[in-house]
Amino acid sequence: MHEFLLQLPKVELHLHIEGSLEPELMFELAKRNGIELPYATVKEAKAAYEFSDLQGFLNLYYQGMNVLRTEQDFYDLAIDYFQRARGEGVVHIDMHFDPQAHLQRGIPLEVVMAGLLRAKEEAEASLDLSVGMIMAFLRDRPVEEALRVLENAAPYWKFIDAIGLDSAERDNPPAKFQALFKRAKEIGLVRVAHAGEEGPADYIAEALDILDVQRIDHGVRCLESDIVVERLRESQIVLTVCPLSNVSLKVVDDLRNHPLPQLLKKGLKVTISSDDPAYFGGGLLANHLACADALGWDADVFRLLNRNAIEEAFTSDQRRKELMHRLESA
Ligand SMILES: Nc1ncnc2[nH]cnc12
Ligand SMILES: [Zn+2]
Repeated sequence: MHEFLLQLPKVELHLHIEGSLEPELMFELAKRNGIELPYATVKEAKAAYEFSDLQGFLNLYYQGMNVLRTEQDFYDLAIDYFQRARGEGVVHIDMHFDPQAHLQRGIPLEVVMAGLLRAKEEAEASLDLSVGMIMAFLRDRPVEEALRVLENAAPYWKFIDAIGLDSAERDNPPAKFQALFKRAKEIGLVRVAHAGEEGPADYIAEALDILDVQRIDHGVRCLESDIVVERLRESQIVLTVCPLSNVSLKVVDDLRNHPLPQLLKKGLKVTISSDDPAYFGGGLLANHLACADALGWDADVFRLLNRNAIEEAFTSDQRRKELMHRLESA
């Protein structure tokens, strides 16, 4: 199964590029930028990656990205992950990035975009890896700030495939961002949102009704509402489920008890992704291998998950056709 999963062309729709910052690169960038880290060694940093919930993780995630200062840093961050992912048989990545987390630290959007777009161009030109861009907004910050950031990003709208909504879900319902998502729709941007990770199934319905999203990131708590499950089944809205993330953040107690088999059985359009691979124990291949071990899935299940992801990926029709062909002959 390992060999099969390694060579299977894999697609991930849910990856926070700042969450791909491995401790080794964090130390390198800290040194380059003269920044002191709260850890003495890479080993110490890794030992700190034990989380009891989403907020506990977010605290370290925002702290870790403090080493990202220059265009070169953002380029290095992204190309490092792209190269690793390609080595694991990943052929497409839809990448979230968090402008507000950088703006707050005084890093201009131009710096972030220039580095990430340079890495994307290089991946597409020479790595046989296509990359989608999701500009994500932090739901634990005010909607007015998000609206300002979206307007100021006007020169980059043409490079963005969608806007997203992430960060602390509890007590930050989708409805809080109604005006932002309305504006994104006016601009002609596709919309996606994290919902039903730590928040209730109602948040999934709200994201569909009020934010008019075409994708739900996570969505595992949909199983708490038959009505929401039926809506997702009928509409075939894709769920970007992140198995190792869910275990790390205690959304599920053990991968063997993950709701993924139930979601599939109910006929939902499911995909798997790595979310924040540097913090949750590995990238897309590691997620595939862990599911094979814990859930006993065969090749057909993994083909289905990646077929779903290819159908929904932010890429050209030509690339989609090519990836589908490669998947079917794997
Ligand atoms: N799993 C996650 N949930 C919400 N916001 C995030 N930002 C980065 N990873 C996240
Ligand atoms: Zn996420």
